[in-house]
Formats: sequence, structure tokens, C-alpha cells
Amino acid sequence: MVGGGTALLAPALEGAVGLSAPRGGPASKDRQTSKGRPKSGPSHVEPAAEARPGLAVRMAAAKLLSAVVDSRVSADGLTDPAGGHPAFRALDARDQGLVKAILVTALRFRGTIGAALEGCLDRPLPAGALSLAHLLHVGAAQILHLDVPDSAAVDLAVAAALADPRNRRFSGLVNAVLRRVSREKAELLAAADPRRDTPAWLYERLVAAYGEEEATAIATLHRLPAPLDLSVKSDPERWARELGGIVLPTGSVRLAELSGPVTALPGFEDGEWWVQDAAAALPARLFRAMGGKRIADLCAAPGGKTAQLAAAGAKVTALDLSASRRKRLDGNLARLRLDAETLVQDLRTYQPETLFDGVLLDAPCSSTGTIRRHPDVAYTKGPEEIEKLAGVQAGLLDAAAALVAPGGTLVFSNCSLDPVEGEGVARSFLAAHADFALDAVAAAELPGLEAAVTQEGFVRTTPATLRLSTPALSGLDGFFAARFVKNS
Ligand SMILES: C[S@@+](CC[C@H](N)C(=O)[O-])C[C@H]1O[C@@H](n2cnc3c(N)ncnc32)[C@H](O)[C@@H]1O
Repeated sequence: MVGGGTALLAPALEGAVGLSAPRGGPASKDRQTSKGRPKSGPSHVEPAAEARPGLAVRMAAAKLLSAVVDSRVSADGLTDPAGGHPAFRALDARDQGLVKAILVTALRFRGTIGAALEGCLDRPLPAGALSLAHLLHVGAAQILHLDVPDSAAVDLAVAAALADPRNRRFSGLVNAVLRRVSREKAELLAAADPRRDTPAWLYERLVAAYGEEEATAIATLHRLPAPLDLSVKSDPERWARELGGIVLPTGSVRLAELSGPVTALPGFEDGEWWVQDAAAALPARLFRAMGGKRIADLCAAPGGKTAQLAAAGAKVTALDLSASRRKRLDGNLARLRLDAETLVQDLRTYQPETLFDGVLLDAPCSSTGTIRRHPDVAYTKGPEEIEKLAGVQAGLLDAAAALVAPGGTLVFSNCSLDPVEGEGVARSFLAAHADFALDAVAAAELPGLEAAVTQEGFVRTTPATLRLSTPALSGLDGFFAARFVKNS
């Protein structure tokens, strides 16, 4: 599951540095790749993948792309250093970085790449030739969007076709199509329609929710990697200066780009800040004065919001169903030198001795608000998950409501762009709970981000919400938050 907009708090972000590397991204070994044309035909024996620099990377990228698109496996899981796909784990760190860059690019620009390939094929690929299509997508992603020599991208795609009995007879086609993509690159990119890079099911839902213009803006922004936002314990101006970023109106520090691991940045070791999208930092702020209040963070790991609550002086009890995620939560709190009681606990069966002044439910969701960081989400999730997750959230919200003391505050949030998981769940909750009222958020509570407060008093952000001087500095994760108060 993609964490609720808290991109990452810990070293895991290292990989993400290479993930979205466009031109100028991770150096590749392809510069040493033989430029000789691969021979085809039954008598020719292709070198083993590991013997040909860069081939194992392309083959792994195509396998991972297939796992995401055909089997709906999350890219985070596939590229996990310990439990990831074997073809990925077999590579060294540098090659793993290149696989991630290719995978993320192939997914981020999947519509553009598909249209380019279609335009360069004389006739459609045979039905069921999925692995061939993935090879072509991997090749075209490098040619159109990555800083890899076109000749290496073509040669290695042909070599990958020759190395796979299913695709061997198509090696000539791979060569011809990718060469044409390379030749016609400028025209193909100029003709690209950004809307096609958001899959149709999602684009349609975005249009229904936000209208054509906003949906197009969101789809266009999905093609850019998200900036890196940090929540700082104190003195955002100082950290913006030290890290070369800007301070957002919400107090988060934003870096447009990162040239190394986040763990190497000043202040990481000292626990002065944590990675958290500025939108993900909004729900915890809705509790107003937190000093000394008892607040339960019910879906807490990896802990971005727990850290905010603890840093603001609340006495926090942080629950998570998952023992391994609770471990991450504990590790993050330890680095940040912040205190909270942490429990491995299903919130639905949690029976505290005393009810809480405040309860935060940052519920599991489809995570469509994080597509800029996790473009796989658009392919691993679909309308059916959204409906199902909305039902799960409603159940969790009922259980969360039972933990709120009279007069206490309940905040519900998630990182979905879909109103079925946000506004819909909040409205149904209010309709079913006469003991709660909406505590409407006022625009003045979010100075500089007033547009994120809806007429109804909910908080709603999308990647198109915060427009700053450059696209690389702009945008927020998609987030929803509602605040309720329990009758006294
Ligand atoms: C969206 S993530 C939370 C992100 C977190 N609030 C943050 O800001 O870092 C959702 C979390 O809810 C946890 N979770 C899901 N169902 C749960 C349940 N029934 N009880 C407790 N935790 C649950 C998941 O393990 C996951 O860690």
C-alpha cells in the first residue's frame, strides 16, 4: 500500500531519487554497450543477459512492467530490496536505479508511449503478445523520455527479444519500430496528448469529479515527478536556506529536486525534519491547539502525522494493524526524538480505558492522490477498488467515532483523488451519526491555501491545487480531510 501521502520518512527514499530521473538521470552502463547489430536466426546464440551490459536491466524492466500492468502488483513491492522481484534483486544498486527509472517513466508516460508505438507499427501487434509490447514500451520509454542513447535502447530491446523464445521472431520488428520512434521522436512528443497518460478509467472519474479543465490540469501534472516536501520541527526558513528550498504557505519546506539520497541531507540524522507531502501535513493541523491533548492516530504508520501531533505537544497513542509498519513508525519516531505510545492493533477492536480528546483516521485508500510519486497506482487500482475501499473506510470511521470523548474532535483523511472515498464517506458518516456534527474548516485556517477548503468546509487538494513559479515547484498530493465534533 502506498502510505497516505507521507512519501517516506526513512532511508527508503533513496531509491526514489533515481525513480523519476528524466534526461540527466542515473548514469547507465549502456555507454559501453556494443553497437553491433544483433544477429537473428536459430543458429545464433545470444549472450546470457548478465554477459551483456544493460540487457538484464531491460529484461527486468519489462518483467516489472508486466507485473504492474498485467498482474496489478505495486512497484514498491516489486522493487523492495529484500522482497522484490527476483530479476530486480539480482541487479546491483546502480542497475536497480536504472530499472526503477525505466519502470516509472514507462508508467508515467504510458499513454504517450503507447500512441507513439501505435503510430510506428504498420499493423497492430498480435493479440496476446504482451511481453513483446512490454519490451517495446521499455525501449520507447528510454528513447522518448530518458537520457539513454537511442542506439543502446534499440539494441538492447532487440537483444531482449532474441533472448526470449516468445519474442525471437519479432526481433526485426522491434528493431524497425524503435528505430522509427527514434527518428520521429520530436514529432511523436509534439503530438502527445497529456490526458492519455492518465488511464481512461481514472481520467473519466477526474472529469466527473472536477470538470474537464481541472482533470486535464491534474493529468498534465501527473507527468511530472512531485517535489520533495519536508515537515520541520521548527524554523522552516532556516531549513529552506540550508537545503536550497522554499517555505510553502503551510510551513512545509519544498525542494524542487534532489541530487542524492534524502538521508544524506543536513538535518536528517539529527531528526530535524521528515519527508511528508505538504497536503499530507494538513489533516493533523485540523486539531487546532494540541498541547497536552490525548490524541489517537489510528492508522499511524509510517508516522508522518504521528510526528506532527507529537511535535505539537499532544500525548499521542499511535495504532497500526501491521507489525512491520509499526516498526517503521517506531524507527521514525526514534530518529525524530519524538514520543508516542505505539501499538500493533486493529482499530476496530481497540478498547482504550479512556476516550480521546482527538482521533485521527488517516484511512487506507486507493492512493490516487500520489500518482506523481507512484505512477503504478493508475494501473494497479481501478473503479472496483475505489468502491470497495470506500466501504472499508466507512467501517473504520464508525469504529474511530466510538473512540472520541464527548466534545472531542474526529478527523478523517485519505490520499485519494476520488470523492467516493472522501466527500462521499464523510457525508454518509454525518447522515448516520446524529452524535457528530461537521466542524467546518474555515479558509482562514489554511492561509495561502484557501482554495483547498471547499464550500462545505472539507479540505480537498489535487496536484493542481498549489500553483507556484514553476511546474517543478508546484502541486500537492491529492488529499481529502473532514473534521467532525462529537456532541458534549
Ligand atoms: C494511509 S496509511 C497511514 C499513513 C500514516 N497516517 C502517515 O501519515 O504516515 C494507512 C495505514 O493504516 C493501517 N491500517 C489499515 N487498516 C487498519 C486497521 N484496521 N487498524 C489499524 N491500522 C490499520 C495500515 O497498516 C497503514 O499503515
